[in-house]
Amino acid sequence: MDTLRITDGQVLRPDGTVEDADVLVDRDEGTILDIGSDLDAEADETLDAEGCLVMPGLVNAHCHVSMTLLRGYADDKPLDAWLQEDIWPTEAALTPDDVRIGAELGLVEMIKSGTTAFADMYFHVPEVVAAVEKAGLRARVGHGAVTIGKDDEDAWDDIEESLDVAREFDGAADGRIRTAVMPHSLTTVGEEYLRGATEEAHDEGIPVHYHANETTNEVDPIVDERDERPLAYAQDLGMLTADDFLAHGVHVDDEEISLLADAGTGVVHCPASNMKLASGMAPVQAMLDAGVTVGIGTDGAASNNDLDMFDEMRDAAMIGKLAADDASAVAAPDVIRMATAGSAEAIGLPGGKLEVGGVADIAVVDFDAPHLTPATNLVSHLVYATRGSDVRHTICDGQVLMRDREVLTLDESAVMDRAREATEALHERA
Ligand SMILES: CSC[C@H]1O[C@@H](n2cnc3c(O)ncnc32)[C@H](O)[C@@H]1O
Ligand SMILES: [Zn+2]
Repeated sequence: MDTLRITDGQVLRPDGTVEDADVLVDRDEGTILDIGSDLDAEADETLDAEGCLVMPGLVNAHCHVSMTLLRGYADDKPLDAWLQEDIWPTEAALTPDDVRIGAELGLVEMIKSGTTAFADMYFHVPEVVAAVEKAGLRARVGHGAVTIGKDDEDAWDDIEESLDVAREFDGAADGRIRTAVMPHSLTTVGEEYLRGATEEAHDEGIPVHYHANETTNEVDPIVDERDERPLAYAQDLGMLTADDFLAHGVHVDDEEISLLADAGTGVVHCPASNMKLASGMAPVQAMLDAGVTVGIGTDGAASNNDLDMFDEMRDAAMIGKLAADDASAVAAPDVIRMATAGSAEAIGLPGGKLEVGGVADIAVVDFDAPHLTPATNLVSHLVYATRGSDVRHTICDGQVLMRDREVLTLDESAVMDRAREATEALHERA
């Protein structure tokens, strides 16, 4: 058996406690063999974690990873104008190569900030799959289908592409890649297409992922036309099952929160995107209190503008308190749970917990830094003070993706060079 040992660190356990322990990993199986302070097994490779916290890899539960190429483009606009005036026209000029390069750039950024798994909605998905396979992360990917402005044939073609991609790539990268059918949102995809895509996906055991209740502009037209709330509409369409997950859930009322809790549908909270686009404040504490599975995502880099889940945790805690008008709301332990186990559960991937027999998806965070001193309350520091750049090692599926801040699976500087060139060419074309 090929083994990896993470030595001399403190380990964050699923119940939120921290203990001095080593972690022994079976690299053949990609799982955790043992956690303890008195392990006597020798390992084939060791990773030093002295002065570090060994924690579950972060799970970015909603992203458009290739949008890293659009970072800093079209800032300071609300969602509809941002998408329609800037983002969609530019995305129309993206080539498959651009999507691959943008994905690799985003994956380097994720690895460097301790993210080991993510959910991604985009197009040219085979390119995203290839990038994930090479980078070594875990992902649930899908083709985002939009039907507004299309004739019936084009609309169904887009839906079919989403279904085909989900069928073709499920289980890719030795099982690290899973898929979902991804209609973009309840307002950008027509009713018959939402119903058809969902029925077909569920018949084949494929989950559905979509944007919902992000802005009032996504709620009001549905209420006006149908006299029902968006998530009641989603339920009618069969889109609220325990396997499905939606992004945002900002403007949800109490009845919608109950629907989510009863159905077991995951909600991915994207605090930075919600603040930057001024979409609103999600009632995260109310959703947690009701028993909704809540994860955390960055959304794309054009509405964030980074993919650092430590930033996202801090944002989630801050805006969660404001939204609840209560400083005790969305406390640090809850935020960590959302960004790890909550996200993993919402998107239906393993991980988010360090436990024997579980997947070895791990981030090792170095606390030997002025902004993390004194290291008296590591759980607090993770949410309120840590940055992605404090991550020292990243491991996914038992494989070391970053050792001592050197990314091993992708060539960081070559990826950055290619991203600069691709972006320049894109803006000349678009
Ligand atoms: C059709 S692929 C996915 C699609 O979603 C767009 N997008 C990025 N961020 C958001 C957001 O916050 N709400 C809705 N849509 C978003 C992205 O640009 C792609 O076009
Ligand atoms: Zn999104």
